[in-house]
Amino acid sequence: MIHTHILGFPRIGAQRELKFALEAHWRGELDRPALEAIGRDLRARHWALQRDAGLDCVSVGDFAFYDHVAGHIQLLGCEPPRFGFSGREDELERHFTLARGVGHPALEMTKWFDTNYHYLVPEFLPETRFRLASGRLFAEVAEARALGHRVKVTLLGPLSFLWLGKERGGQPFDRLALLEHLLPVYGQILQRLKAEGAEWVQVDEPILGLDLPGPWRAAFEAAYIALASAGARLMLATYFSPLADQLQLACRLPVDGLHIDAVRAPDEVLRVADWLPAHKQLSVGIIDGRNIWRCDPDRALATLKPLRERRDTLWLAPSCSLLHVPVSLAGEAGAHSGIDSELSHWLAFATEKLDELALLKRALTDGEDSVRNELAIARQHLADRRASPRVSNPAVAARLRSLGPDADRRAAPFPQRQARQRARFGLPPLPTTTIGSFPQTREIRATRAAHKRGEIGGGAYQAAMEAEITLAVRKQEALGLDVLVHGEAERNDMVEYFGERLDGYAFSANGWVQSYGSRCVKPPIIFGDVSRPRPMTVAWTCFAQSLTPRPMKGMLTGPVTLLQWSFVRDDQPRADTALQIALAIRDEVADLEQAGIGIIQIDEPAIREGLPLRRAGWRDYLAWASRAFRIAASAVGDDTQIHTHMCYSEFNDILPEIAAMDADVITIETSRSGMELLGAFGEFRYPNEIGPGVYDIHSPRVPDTGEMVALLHKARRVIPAINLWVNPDCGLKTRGWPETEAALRNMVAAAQEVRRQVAAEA
Ligand SMILES: Nc1nc2c(c(=O)[nH]1)N[C@@H](CNc1ccc(C(=O)N[C@@H](CCC(=O)N[C@@H](CCC(=O)N[C@@H](CCC(=O)O)C(=O)O)C(=O)O)C(=O)O)cc1)CN2
Ligand code: MET
Ligand SMILES: [Zn+2]
Repeated sequence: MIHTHILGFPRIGAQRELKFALEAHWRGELDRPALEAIGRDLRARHWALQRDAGLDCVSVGDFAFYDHVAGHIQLLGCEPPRFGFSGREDELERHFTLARGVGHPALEMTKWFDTNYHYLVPEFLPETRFRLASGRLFAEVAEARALGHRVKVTLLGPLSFLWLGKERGGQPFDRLALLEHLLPVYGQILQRLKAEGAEWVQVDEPILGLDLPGPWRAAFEAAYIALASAGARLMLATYFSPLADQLQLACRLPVDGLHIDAVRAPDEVLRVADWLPAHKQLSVGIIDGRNIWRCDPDRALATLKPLRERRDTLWLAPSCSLLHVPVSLAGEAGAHSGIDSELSHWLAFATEKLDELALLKRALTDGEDSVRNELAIARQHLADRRASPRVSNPAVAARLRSLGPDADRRAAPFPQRQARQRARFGLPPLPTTTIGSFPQTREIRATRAAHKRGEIGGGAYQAAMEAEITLAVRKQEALGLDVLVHGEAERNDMVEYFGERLDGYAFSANGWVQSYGSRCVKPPIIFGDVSRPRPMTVAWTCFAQSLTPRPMKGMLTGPVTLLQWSFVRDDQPRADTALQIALAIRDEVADLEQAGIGIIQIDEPAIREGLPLRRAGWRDYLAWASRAFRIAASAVGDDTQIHTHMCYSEFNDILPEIAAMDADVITIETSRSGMELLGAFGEFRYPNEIGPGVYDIHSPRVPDTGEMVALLHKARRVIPAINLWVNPDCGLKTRGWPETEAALRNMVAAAQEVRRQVAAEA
């Protein structure tokens, strides 16, 4: 027997209904019952899609108004006490307070494994205890049952939940110690889910794909023995990474089924099929849940057929939740999509992946003959893709082959470059700058949307964006910033903008993927060899520079981030694609320099998140990733100053590689950790200039000057003042102008105060 299911469906809605409803609710324009109704409607539609595609059960528990981890914190009754909830507040409003920090610092956000999705980080204190504190999940089960669905609930597992959180409070302690308090509550949840008609509970333990410390690994067995006693049927779900030395552990745990990621770990499938006891269900994540390519049914069937011979029942699923792919190709039929009909045949978004599952099931159940036509069509599209002249560009391959061994090296070492740059720019000590973007106001977005719909022409659009750039330049001059930026008004997104301008890239009209809360991105699709037909940013940057005598920083997205935040081709190694993008950016850097732009920033916020989840892959990745950056950055003279920017991550364990990127200046997010991160930069004696972020841009709160002065003094303890820059944590596009100007005014004052103190000490 073949059983089909998914690990989760995108919740944002095909037309981003959830985003618009949330933002209207936050503006006070949509009341709570109306918001709830939109949530209910989205769930119902997504379940109907699953049933109509012929799946054997629907996925319940994958919905959240902001974030599913925050929902889980509420289910387990462990909202941090620092929020001071009295217990009388409405659960949904508490959800938004946790996420958005109204009146309190919000929960920290961080990346969900190696994806571009951000979850809210649970906070644990030694005295944290748990209780079943929310009825939401059970209500959703009832909702699905009332609609006649067979229900499988998805629930984040106890060990992954603890792992993904962090310890807070004064004294150090080990959050693993909280497991004994957590398990009884999981027991209650599982019992109740079973009693209320959930046929299966999928317990997600993606951390089984990480290199776990011994005590964490050892905790699994006892934990799952405890959960087994609840009597619910459990499907343990792993994804994103090979199980490796935890494979036997995963097979041994007392659960009723195991899901594995056959896309990221194809070599483990047969071993799991051998190790997993016959009475347990094996769920094979055969369809790529992280990418948008049409599944090759022959390859999939070749993997599945030997399993079919070994096991009576086989479950088929996407490799992971479909949260990470857009909802449907149906949204690409209109004129604004860069996905033409040929390309669309190469692709499958979430909804199309449901049909792919159904096709594989029928091929295995009734024989390939029963789906002869569907298979023939799929084979034809795959063959077309393989043979398409659009995919390969011999000139790109030739250029890569001809790259000399020094293509990734600046001419002079850093100290000589630093001297030349100091002489050229004459900046004060602790120069001030920003990370690139200024507020993307509703007017900017509306103007772009009108331009896209053809309501305003190219000239008017350009004039409107130039007006925004002018405004940003004037404001920066008035604030007294030293190195200016143009503000990125003309960019829809730092990745999509470049994807739209590079050959080998396609962009969708509606391929939205949730990034966090109501914020979405439209990852462009790399389908062929990448090259740059013409300059992408030079005219805007030169326009901005023409407005001011101060240095205007050119602003580019780096090759690793362009790779990591796009859907990438699956027919060549990521490293090769990164190198192609690096050459395109290298050309842009050279053109900016040629046009007289002396300072160029190449953003690489995704470099840390691209690290393989297992350490075994780190060396190789870091070598090609830092080389790709250097290829992009090294075609310039010694007196051109290259900046890079990184955020969202812990950099401590990759500092040597960051230093090896050899940017003249790096700006990094540090304020939220109180400069904690800088300790490592100091210890490692990071050699080049560095701008540790002095304020958090994720909140509208305006930091005062004193607090930024204190952070700068903290930074001075580990970085020589001569190498220090002053800047926010990241770009300001999600902020409004009033708080942006107030915060930057205080930031410039902080820099001036520290400069005076440095001068006085000298
Ligand atoms: N790719 C990527 N990944 C990233 C980041 C990033 O900047 N880019 N940063 C981090 C995540 N941070 C993020 C911060 C903000 C947004 C964000 O604001 N997204 C916007 C969409 C941005 C965009 O593409 N805007 C387009 C289209 C906007 C749009 O929806 N237009 C409406 C009309 C809008 C109007 O009239 O007001 C329409 O077309 O219907 C534009 O500016 O052109 C949103 O969700 O609202 C996303 C991620 C990590 N990962
Ligand atoms: C996520 S990193 C953002 C860098 C970009 N230059 C900006 O300021 O928005
Ligand atoms: Zn950033």
